[in-house]
Amino acid sequence: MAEAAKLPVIDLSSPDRFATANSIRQACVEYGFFYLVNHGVEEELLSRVFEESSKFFSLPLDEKMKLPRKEHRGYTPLHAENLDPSSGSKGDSKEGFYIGPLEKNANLNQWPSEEDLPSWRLTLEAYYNKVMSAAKRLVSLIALALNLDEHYFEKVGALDNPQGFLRLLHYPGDLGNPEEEIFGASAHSDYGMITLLATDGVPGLQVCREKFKEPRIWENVSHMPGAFIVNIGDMTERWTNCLFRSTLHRVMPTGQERYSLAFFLDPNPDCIVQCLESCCSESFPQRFPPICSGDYLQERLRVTYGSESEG
Ligand SMILES: O=C(O)CCC(=O)C(=O)O
Ligand SMILES: [Fe+2]
Repeated sequence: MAEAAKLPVIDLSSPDRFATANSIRQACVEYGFFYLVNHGVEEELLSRVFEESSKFFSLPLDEKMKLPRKEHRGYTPLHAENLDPSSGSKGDSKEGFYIGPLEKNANLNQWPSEEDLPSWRLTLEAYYNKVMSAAKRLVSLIALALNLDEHYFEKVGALDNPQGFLRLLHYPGDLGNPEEEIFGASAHSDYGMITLLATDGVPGLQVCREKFKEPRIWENVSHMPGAFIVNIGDMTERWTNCLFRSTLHRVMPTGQERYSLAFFLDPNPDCIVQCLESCCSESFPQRFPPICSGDYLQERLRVTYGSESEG
């Protein structure tokens, strides 16, 4: 039986920003995961989003398949991806729906028909905007936590055109049969800057703090009502030269149906992610070459979703 992870709790609205930044630093160095409270997204809105999500996933498969993932927006059916190709499983037992940036001009999002789901788009757009603004507030505290100016990431242009992707997830919870290993989401780390996750109270999420140690030790992440579970992604791990960890995590099936909402914040596609000065020294040299954020993400998505060229 996995133990419970004791993740730190960060208060986004605390007036003591330096103390909060310090706690964030400690949380990111030790766990790469923490709870975020007082983030400004009301529980009432969160529960409406979960309701809309459940309505969408209850539509017949052929309705959902009318909105297949294109330009990284839309529906991904069960077993469409395998986050850990080394696991040899037939693909993760989850279905999802991606919503990308709500740009006025180039909005590539796909929406279910208003006839089927009349309040869907408005509810999801409201949630997207609120979670994006919480994520941006958190990024400025992360800058402080790295001994940088709190506007550092804005100043280097990372947030001029941030790539926020909201993903609704539905896990049927099936346990498979004894011969086949099945995961809700197999072991992975997230690709981008940070992820803000809302869960519905059904267990399943686990983290592994030491990704290079065998055997892997998994700890359960409990649901905290109203809080986001935040984790550092690989791009921040690169930016910080591994000072902040992008922690391995997975979702185990429990036999219970489960819903979650993951918001992935990635920088501007043309932002160059390069080791921060505050994170390297002569005795701790830069570990990764600079990369262009958009190219890096495209490549990670290509590996996850197979050889299709669009991300
Ligand atoms: O559903 C969850 O709790 C986690 C989802 C996740 O890790 C992901 O989509 O990257
Ligand atoms: Fe993840």
